[in-house]
Amino acid sequence: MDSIIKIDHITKEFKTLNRRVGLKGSFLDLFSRDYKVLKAVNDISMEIKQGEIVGYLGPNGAGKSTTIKMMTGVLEPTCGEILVNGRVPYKNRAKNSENIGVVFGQRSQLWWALPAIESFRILKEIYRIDDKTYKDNLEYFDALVGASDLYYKTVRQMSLGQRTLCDILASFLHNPSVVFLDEPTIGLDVSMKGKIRELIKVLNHERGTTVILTTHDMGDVDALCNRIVIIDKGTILYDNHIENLRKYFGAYRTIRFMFNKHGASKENETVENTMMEIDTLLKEEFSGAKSLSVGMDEKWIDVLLNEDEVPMMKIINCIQERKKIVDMTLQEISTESVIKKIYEGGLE
Ligand SMILES: Nc1ncnc2c1ncn2[C@@H]1O[C@H](COP(=O)(O)OP(=O)(O)OP(=O)(O)O)[C@@H](O)[C@H]1O
Repeated sequence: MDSIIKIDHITKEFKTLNRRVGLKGSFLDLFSRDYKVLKAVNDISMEIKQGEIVGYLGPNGAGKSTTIKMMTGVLEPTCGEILVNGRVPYKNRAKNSENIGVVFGQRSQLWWALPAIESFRILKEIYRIDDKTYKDNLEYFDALVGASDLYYKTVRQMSLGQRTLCDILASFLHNPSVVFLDEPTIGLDVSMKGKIRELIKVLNHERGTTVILTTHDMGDVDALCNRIVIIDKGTILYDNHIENLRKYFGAYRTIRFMFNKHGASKENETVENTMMEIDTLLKEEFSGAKSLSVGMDEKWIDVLLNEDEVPMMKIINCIQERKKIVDMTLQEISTESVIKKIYEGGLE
């Protein structure tokens, strides 16, 4: 299958002023400009094929938005080449935008004071969508998510979930070949997240639309992405199938412990206290096990371990000797833990 996006050794530098403090400093800044250069994206390369859903992940400030801005033509790379649909995005912004859709989770592209259908009509004119495609798409969206109930609602009166749904539909209205979704499920409840994920999945599957998804929500990644690209400090740390990544961490397990129905190990203790107690205990007993970490989720205390470093039974015995365990389950490592491990340097 052909690549729809080709990124070849791109770097993006931002030059920012090293500001001096105080009134005198501001005055001096007017005459002598002392700049520092930040490489937001540092020599990255990747190819994305038609129809893929790629999770573009990384901690805050990693360089995700800067990459997306270069792919959409908003920013020009400092060096390197980028092609989207065979075009250089920043040189052909208008032409490029005919083939892409963009959704920023917290900013709407719909007109606030108008019903969604009016925004769709304006987009029809902007993208020169022919009458048949426009009509077919509105019917198709209605069949998918019952969207016609929302078409005549003013955007201002919509819930965040309804607005996000309409924003996603608007980004697919002109049948783009690539859609960039930035945090599409941020702030939504569980059921709306599920609906939005299903919608993205169906649109990708039935239309063959390539989706580039940036998100901090591992539920989005699990539900949608086969391939993930992880960036940190402007450099790509990982680019492969998510399953391969899980295999890399194949010896990792999470053991979940519950100590009583409130989660804590003693009646007048909080779950957080129990978690800290377990954390200190395990750090003392297994000081050589670098990957050992303790977390909590409601009433459960989670111990993540690498069996190549410390056998699971040793951990269980160590805890059992000191605390009464009322329930225990074993889980494979979650996507969230895998990504966290990589952010922490787990692939080095
Ligand atoms: N216009 C700009 N001028 C100067 N520095 C910038 C500019 N835009 C981004 N940066 C810096 O570049 C780095 C990467 O920022 P970017 O917005 O790409 O990160 P991100 O991965 O999208 O983060 P987040 O998840 O928080 O949105 C950050 O250090 C940021 O402060």
